[in-house]
Amino acid sequence: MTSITLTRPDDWHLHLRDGEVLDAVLGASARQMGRAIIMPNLTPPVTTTQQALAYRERILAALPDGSRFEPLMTLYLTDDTPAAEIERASASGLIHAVKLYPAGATTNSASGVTDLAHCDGAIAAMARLGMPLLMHGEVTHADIDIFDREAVFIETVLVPLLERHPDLKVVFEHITTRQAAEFVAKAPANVAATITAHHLLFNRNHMLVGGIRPHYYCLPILKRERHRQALLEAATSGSGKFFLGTDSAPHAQGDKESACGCAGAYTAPAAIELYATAFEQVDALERLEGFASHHGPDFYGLPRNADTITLVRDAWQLPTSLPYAGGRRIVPLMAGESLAWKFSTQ
Ligand SMILES: NC(=O)N[C@@H](CC(=O)O)C(=O)O
Ligand SMILES: [Zn+2]
Ligand SMILES: [Zn+2]
Repeated sequence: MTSITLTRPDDWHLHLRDGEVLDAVLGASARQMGRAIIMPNLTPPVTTTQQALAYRERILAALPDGSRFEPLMTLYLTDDTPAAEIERASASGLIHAVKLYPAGATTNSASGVTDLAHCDGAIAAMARLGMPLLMHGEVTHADIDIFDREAVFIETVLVPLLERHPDLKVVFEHITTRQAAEFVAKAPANVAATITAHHLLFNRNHMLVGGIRPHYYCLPILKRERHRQALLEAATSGSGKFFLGTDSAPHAQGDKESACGCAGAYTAPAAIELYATAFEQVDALERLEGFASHHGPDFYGLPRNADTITLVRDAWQLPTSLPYAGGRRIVPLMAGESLAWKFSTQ
């Protein structure tokens, strides 16, 4: 195969940040993706409809001329989010989901939820309105090993939540384990998952063998090879429950290459190429379109994109770094390495 044409993909999990960083990173996603679910973990977090709509305007204003990229906004759930805020968000027609960050789980999660019991009113409203809850699915207790935090989340948070709210639409974001892939595959149709390209391509050895590689450090942390295999199997299974969410999470080079480096992989500049690389590893390129372009809008109840993109087999090298805010640089995942597939603007 020398080229693949597919319905334009969407990114169902994307960090665009704000201000100068937004200006630096938005074009990379807008070039490839039709739409993206925009993560609300800004400082301060996007907790109200009004804040989300204002953030949406800033994203639209930062778009390259002629771009038709559509930001799908989200709210950041807190212990105090009232049901009325969920109703306002739903009525806006521009806010498509609510995001659960367990307090302390990841970047800018300090205002996250301490106990889902506090959120029952908001979650009941979401279930009633068909508003999906997107979850960073990791527990945060100090006594739970970082490699076990996702599996423990399923048993201690997700299962009880679905018992209380069986109709709630849930997206288990950036899944990283066999346990999560199996749980979602067996769950009812209202439960889905996003999978990143980096969790399909890499295991924890890539991050830790032969030197510590901070650009592979993200949350949830890369796991063992057998988990990567399970994710690849899920992503290429053809099941509508699994779809593309890059979790492209930009941090300045110096904040990653540090004694206490930030979590997050910047994958937007080669997002679809990275997924194509992973799918090709298991000879499943014919399943890429479903995963990247069909399953997400079908789950969210949105139309599929009407236009297409093309990937050509034309090896190219990712830049070693790219311009970022404030004169700094950002290092994309696989910087300086070669990819076999190239996004073509046609
Ligand atoms: N994935 C990450 O490692 N980081 C994300 C937050 C998140 O998605 O958990 C970020 O905002 O930097
Ligand atoms: Zn997360
Ligand atoms: Zn994320």
